[in-house]
Amino acid sequence: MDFVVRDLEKGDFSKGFPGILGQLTTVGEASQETLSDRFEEITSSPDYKIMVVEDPDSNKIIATASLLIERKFIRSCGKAGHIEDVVVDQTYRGKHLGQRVIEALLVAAKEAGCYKVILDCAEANAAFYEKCGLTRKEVQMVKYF
Ligand SMILES: CC(=O)SCCNC(=O)CCNC(=O)[C@H](O)C(C)(C)COP(=O)(O)OP(=O)(O)OC[C@H]1O[C@@H](n2cnc3c(N)ncnc32)[C@H](O)[C@@H]1OP(=O)(O)O
Repeated sequence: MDFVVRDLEKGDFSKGFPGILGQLTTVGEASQETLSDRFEEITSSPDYKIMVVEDPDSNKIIATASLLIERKFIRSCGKAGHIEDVVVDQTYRGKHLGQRVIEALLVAAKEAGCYKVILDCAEANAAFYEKCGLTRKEVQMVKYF
């Protein structure tokens, strides 16, 4: 099967993109207008990249991951990439689709001039990210509002 990793398109919202995110966390309610405004906001920024994988047989979105590029003053006004919202449809896991999306985002981060890429994950997913070439560093902390 020839699965293509590509940028998120507006039409992906009717191809199961929100459902895929729902396998990661709570997507919540949002009107079509709100979703559309957020899509424009994200896709018009050079600092966001959301990638998806579409199954060409079913035309369903089966995986996604996001890259946020943080512009810094340190490191000679360098940039750091943050990988977020990584998920593969449960019936497609174990086919290296997650790895392919992460590798595509790593290439994008490097091309954008990032000096590093970081992410937070559960202990259970650490081995997956190690397979993608990342290494453990420091601890994750959070405060929800
Ligand atoms: C920053 C974040 O967003 S963290 C949130 C991560 N997402 C989730 O937890 C959502 C639920 N999980 C998933 O969607 C998927 O299981 C993912 C994204 C973690 C992995 O995607 P998959 O497509 O199944 O992984 P993929 O097939 O690319 O695995 C690549 C390699 O990592 C290994 N691997 C994958 N998951 C795990 C795991 N949890 N533990 C150990 N090894 C793993 C695979 O066996 C494979 O190894 P191989 O090269 O030796 O064959």
